[in-house]
Amino acid sequence: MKVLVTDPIAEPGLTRLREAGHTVETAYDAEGDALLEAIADASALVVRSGTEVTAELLDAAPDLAIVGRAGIGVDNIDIDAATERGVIVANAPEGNVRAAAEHTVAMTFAAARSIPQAHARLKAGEWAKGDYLGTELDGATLGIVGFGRVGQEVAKKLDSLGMELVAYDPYISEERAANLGAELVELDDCLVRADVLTMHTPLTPETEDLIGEEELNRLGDGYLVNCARGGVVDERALAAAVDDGTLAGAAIDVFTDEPLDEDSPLLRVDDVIVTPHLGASTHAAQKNVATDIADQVLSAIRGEPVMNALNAPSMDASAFPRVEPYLDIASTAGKIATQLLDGRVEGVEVTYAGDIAGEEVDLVTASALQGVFEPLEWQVNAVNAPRIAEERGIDVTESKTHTAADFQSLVTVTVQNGGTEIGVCGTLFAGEDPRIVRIDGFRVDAIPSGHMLVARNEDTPGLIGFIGTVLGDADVNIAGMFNARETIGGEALSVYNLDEPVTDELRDRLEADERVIDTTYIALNGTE
Ligand SMILES: NC(=O)C1=CN([C@@H]2O[C@H](COP(=O)(O)OP(=O)(O)OC[C@H]3O[C@@H](n4cnc5c(N)ncnc54)[C@H](O)[C@@H]3O)[C@@H](O)[C@H]2O)C=CC1
Ligand SMILES: O=C(O)C(=O)COP(=O)(O)O
Repeated sequence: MKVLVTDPIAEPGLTRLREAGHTVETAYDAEGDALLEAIADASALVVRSGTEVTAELLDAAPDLAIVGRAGIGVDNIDIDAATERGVIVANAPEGNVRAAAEHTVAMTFAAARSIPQAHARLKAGEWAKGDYLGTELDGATLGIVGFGRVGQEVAKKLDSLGMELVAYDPYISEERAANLGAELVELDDCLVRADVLTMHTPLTPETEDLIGEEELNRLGDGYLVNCARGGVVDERALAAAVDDGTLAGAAIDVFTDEPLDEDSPLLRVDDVIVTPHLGASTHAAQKNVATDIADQVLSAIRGEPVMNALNAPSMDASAFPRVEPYLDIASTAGKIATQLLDGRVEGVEVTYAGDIAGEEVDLVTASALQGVFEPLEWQVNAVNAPRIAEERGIDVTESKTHTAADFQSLVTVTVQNGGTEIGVCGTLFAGEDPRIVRIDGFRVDAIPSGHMLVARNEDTPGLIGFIGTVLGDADVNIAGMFNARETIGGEALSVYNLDEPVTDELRDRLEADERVIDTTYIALNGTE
């Protein structure tokens, strides 16, 4: 498989991908058509913040399974477009947290003591000792906007230097903040009380321009440090506020447009200090995120759950082997049920009984949906199947019960349309042998792979012989069959595992016999 890497990542990550047998192509400067060409045959794309992953780029990559972000922020990736196309988006949210927090602390000191300004003047030969009177952090108040991983790490570090902590984050609990010595407050309170305000939110529609002119006025004579994302602070308003002395200074690592344009107002104000998006740029952080993302790319290529997938169910790697065999069973059950349902699927229920009910089953439910949609959609997988259900207004429910009658574990996929519903149950015999054991209430024993024919017919002598003869005359070999009936002489359901596909013409011949109610041909896994 080809892994395309379009932003520089650390060598150990590249090595890990190569050692797994994949071709790694680096295209750090590729843009426009060259980029579209490079991604055309890629199975995975690895980026940092330098590549805009757009719908157009994804459209150029029909084989793409995953976009891996070697770092935290994913605002440069169109996750919706990836989800629609069934492409996993994953990030590496742990490996550079310390680096980002340390950079924030470094920028805080740099701003509070005017280190870059004094440094530049001394290098230019000027001993400007009298011009700088800094702010002591010990005893000052730190306002933290966004109390997630980086925000909390900054809190720990600056708390230990004697700062008072207030935090604004509408999505965390007061208790969580208090445990780290921070008081959770509203944004306005945070601005008014802070001597130093540090930003740690992602860039989202909600956080865009979160800090504008009004908020900077409320912050007043303090410092603003942004090592999170450009765009969460209005850059023009910030430059103006530092320039006119409303703010004491600012330290900025991230910008709305990167690389930063040389005409940016931020570059013209002496007390705005800047670094070129260096928050994650330490040896340790780069090694961490490169190897973390390489591992996730390898999982995606192997079809295993991806630990930090942002748009697909993920699960603990140690639990996956217990759940994996049910993925196929669920998608097969979904596929059979949908094809047997006469009409549009309006609802899907996935029921887990027995041991499997004790596992994380999001991935299995997504796989069942994949089976339901497979006959209908171009490229459906566990990433976009839940989205497709939502878009089509299909009600998806999941239920669990710990007892499973005659089986250790049973997965049932039921599809509904108005008052009609068809349920298909699958299990694993002896822990490893997948079987479909019930179709529409009939007990059966069918292998869920290859070519399958399901016939509903009258329970009458000679009927099975008739179906066998029609299939035999057409050179379709029967590998296995199972007949089930409700009552003697009533309706029966027979399932045939076949070595060859069944054509529409062959089905017409079968259905021409009045004893045959209907037939459904289903191409399952392992068929073209
Ligand atoms: N400069 C650099 O090189 C680096 C920058 N970053 C950036 O730092 C930021 C934080 O990263 P993490 O802490 O890992 O993310 P995180 O997801 O752990 O934390 C973000 C926090 O922001 C909060 N939040 C969301 N919307 C909010 C709102 N409207 N107001 C206030 N809080 C809100 C969330 O509840 C969450 O607690 C991200 O933007 C990330 O991209 C991260 C690493 C390096
Ligand atoms: O991880 C993040 O969110 C970062 O901002 C780091 O960005 P980078 O990988 O250095 O382009």
